[in-house]
Amino acid sequence: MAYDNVCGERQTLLVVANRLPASAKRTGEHSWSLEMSPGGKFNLLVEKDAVSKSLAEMKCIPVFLNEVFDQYYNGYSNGILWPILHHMGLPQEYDHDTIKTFETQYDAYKKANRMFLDVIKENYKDGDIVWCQDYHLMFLPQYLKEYNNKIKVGWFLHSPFPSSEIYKTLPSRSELLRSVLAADLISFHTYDFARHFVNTCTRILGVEGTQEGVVYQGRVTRVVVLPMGIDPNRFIKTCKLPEVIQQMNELKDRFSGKKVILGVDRLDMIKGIPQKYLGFEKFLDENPNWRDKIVLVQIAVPTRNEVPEYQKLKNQVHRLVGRINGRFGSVSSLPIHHMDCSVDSNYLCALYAISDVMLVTSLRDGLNLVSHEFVACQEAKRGVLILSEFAGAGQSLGAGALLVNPWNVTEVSSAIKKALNMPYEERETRHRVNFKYVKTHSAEKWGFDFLSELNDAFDESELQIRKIPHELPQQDVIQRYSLSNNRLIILGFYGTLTEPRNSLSKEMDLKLNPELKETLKALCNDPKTTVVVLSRSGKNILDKNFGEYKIWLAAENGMFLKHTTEEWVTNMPQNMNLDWVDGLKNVFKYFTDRTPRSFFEASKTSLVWNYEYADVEFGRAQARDLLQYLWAGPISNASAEVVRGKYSVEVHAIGVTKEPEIGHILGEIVHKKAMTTPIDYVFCSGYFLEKDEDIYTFFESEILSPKLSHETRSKSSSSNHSLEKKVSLNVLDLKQENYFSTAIGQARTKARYVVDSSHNVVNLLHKLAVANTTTTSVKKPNV
Ligand SMILES: O=P(O)(O)OC[C@H]1O[C@H](O[C@H]2O[C@H](CO)[C@@H](O)[C@H](O)[C@H]2O)[C@H](O)[C@@H](O)[C@@H]1O
Ligand SMILES: O=c1ccn([C@@H]2O[C@H](COP(=O)(O)OP(=O)(O)O)[C@@H](O)[C@H]2O)c(=O)[nH]1
Repeated sequence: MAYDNVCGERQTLLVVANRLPASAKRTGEHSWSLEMSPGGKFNLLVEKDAVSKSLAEMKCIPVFLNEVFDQYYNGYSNGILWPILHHMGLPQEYDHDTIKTFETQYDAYKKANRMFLDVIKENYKDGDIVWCQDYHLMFLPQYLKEYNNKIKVGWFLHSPFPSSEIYKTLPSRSELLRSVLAADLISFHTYDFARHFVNTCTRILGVEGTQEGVVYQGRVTRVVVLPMGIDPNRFIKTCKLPEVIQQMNELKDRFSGKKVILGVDRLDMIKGIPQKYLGFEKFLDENPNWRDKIVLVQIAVPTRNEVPEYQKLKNQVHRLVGRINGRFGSVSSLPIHHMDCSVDSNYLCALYAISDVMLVTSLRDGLNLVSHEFVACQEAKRGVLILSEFAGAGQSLGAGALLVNPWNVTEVSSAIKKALNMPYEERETRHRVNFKYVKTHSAEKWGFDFLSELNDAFDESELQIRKIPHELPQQDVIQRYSLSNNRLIILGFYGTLTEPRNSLSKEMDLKLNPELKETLKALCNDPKTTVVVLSRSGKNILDKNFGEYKIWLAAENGMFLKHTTEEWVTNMPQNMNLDWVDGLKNVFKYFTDRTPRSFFEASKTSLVWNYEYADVEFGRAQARDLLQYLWAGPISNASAEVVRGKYSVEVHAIGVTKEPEIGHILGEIVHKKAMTTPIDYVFCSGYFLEKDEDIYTFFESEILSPKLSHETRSKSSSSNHSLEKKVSLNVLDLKQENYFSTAIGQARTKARYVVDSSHNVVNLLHKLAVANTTTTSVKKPNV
């Protein structure tokens, strides 16, 4: 499909959906006639060539899913995802066999998504837009970006997105979320669905949600609210067709003397048809005067007949119709006209136009187009729309409709009464409001808005990507390491060398990643390599974790330094006032006790409260409270500084940051090791706070205008446990290409390179250890 964007440029749009917008009719042995239709569906296993040919004329390309279709569509899409998305939970029969079935269905779902990708690959040209529709295609955004990350990818969810409490029961929850987050733009019908989605991402993936969307892999995936619409003019015109007017007249005659309430729904659990009948039954019960003056016409379009839950629903609904018609019917009239069928679009418009009330009782519904269509057809009659507050349309048409909670039969019954008795003026006013909305929020506008948002989101994301530091060039890091004579490796501890996320012990103790043991030993034993752990953590923690290695430890951001074979020396100014530390410990303990899975660490010069493993929303709210408390004054006279991290609140003595200390540390190391050759290679990596990232630029400025290369001023003396000495030698001889600063999991950083997680650093360290010619046996860590 061709599309002219806001700049007037022609772009090709590939709309990818589970359902083709056409219905097929066999017209000969090998020929098919196809008609555009909103709810079109046909069996794609029929003659492929004939169907493809006819579809090509309508600019449609089929995807032949063949044997995966049933498991993908009836199985995973409609048996698992549909109920979860509509707050109905996972199927209850859970045993060995059903789990096996779910796994097969999930595999079929992924396979079907790949088959869509294959067809897109055959048709995609540079610059085209790919718009993925609905829950059937949640893997497609990721597959598309893996194939070519320059494709503009959008994803629209037509159904609701559930609360995270429901979504998190889904076994494949993270994989699916990550996959849709690969899109440039994600959109929903309502703000509530968008809010649920962003919350779910923050809670399940631990990513950051912002005003614009979700921060994922160093860029923002934009999330917007764009409710779909209909083509109002098509309905308005249809109502004026002579054959439709004829049908209207027939219907009016058929129901003469009666008010008509209309229901048009697929026979789906989400549509609340039993609730509609129960509300109607209550109305008939309580309003005997209306019994022979009213009829409820319900078109119950058959759907997903292969799914067992839908078969059960049909039986339940039929029982209810039988009971109510049995109770209130007579020889000449039946209160409910229930039809298990679909009707053609002309007849549907005639029904919409002659009805007095439209009754929509969805228990949960993405939007509900039927309510828009009813409004479009009511220009003459000004009928009343009773609309479930749980349908997405409730947000847009709520102003003119009577909103109901379909679970509350009394409310439904009262709304029916109110609608039937509503004076013309009120009906007119309500209709005007809704008609205006339906006219101005058309499907065309929806499509146009989505595409301009997508173009915009893509351009912005390209800019973000350009600002993102480069991926670490592993081979280069290793090769240059092998060729260097005096290498320095500076590593953070928390989030760099600690055990990976989710495997922290109950006590939240910070522990060295066991995968690193052999690797670290090999690196530290190499005479050409100096390894420094530069951490905000205190001396005890570093001693506990690194005691067995020949390594340099810089605790409290460099305030204390030692080689593990020696004693700690301090670089702390003598008159530093640290009285506030003890005073604040109770405050940090208070927040830790009240925030499950948060922890705090106190050292001599700082306190840190960390909520990275707690519920993110709750953690953030608690962090705000803690900050407010701290800003209110307890440290206003102390020389301490409050810093907010991504998932932490830290108070530290002013000046205690990594960068100012690194010069002293280097001087001390050079002196102690009695280095004779300058350092010619630096690998520096950490999960640092922004304020500590100056350590990366420290080396950049050393490369540009070397200061340390002639004389390092350092306070150094191990005898009195404080650093106080001048070091005169060439400390650094660092070339641009031998410096590798690497931030972990940061979108914005002062480092030259980024890696996704500490796994990458662990992996790299292992490779450096192996590249080290003097070491013979290093076991490969399992990362
Ligand atoms: O019949 P299916 O292929 O199983 O799919 C069900 C329907 O899905 C789509 O409906 C949803 O989208 C509507 C428009 O955004 C929205 O109003 C509704 O609330 C959703 O359930 C599709 O548009 C229908 O044709 C399908 O029947
Ligand atoms: O006999 C029928 C009844 C309904 N529809 C169409 O099916 C769509 C139903 O959309 P809605 O958003 O209300 O619910 P969904 O079925 O998509 O969940 C509407 O466009 C109706 O015009 C139809 O084509 N034939």
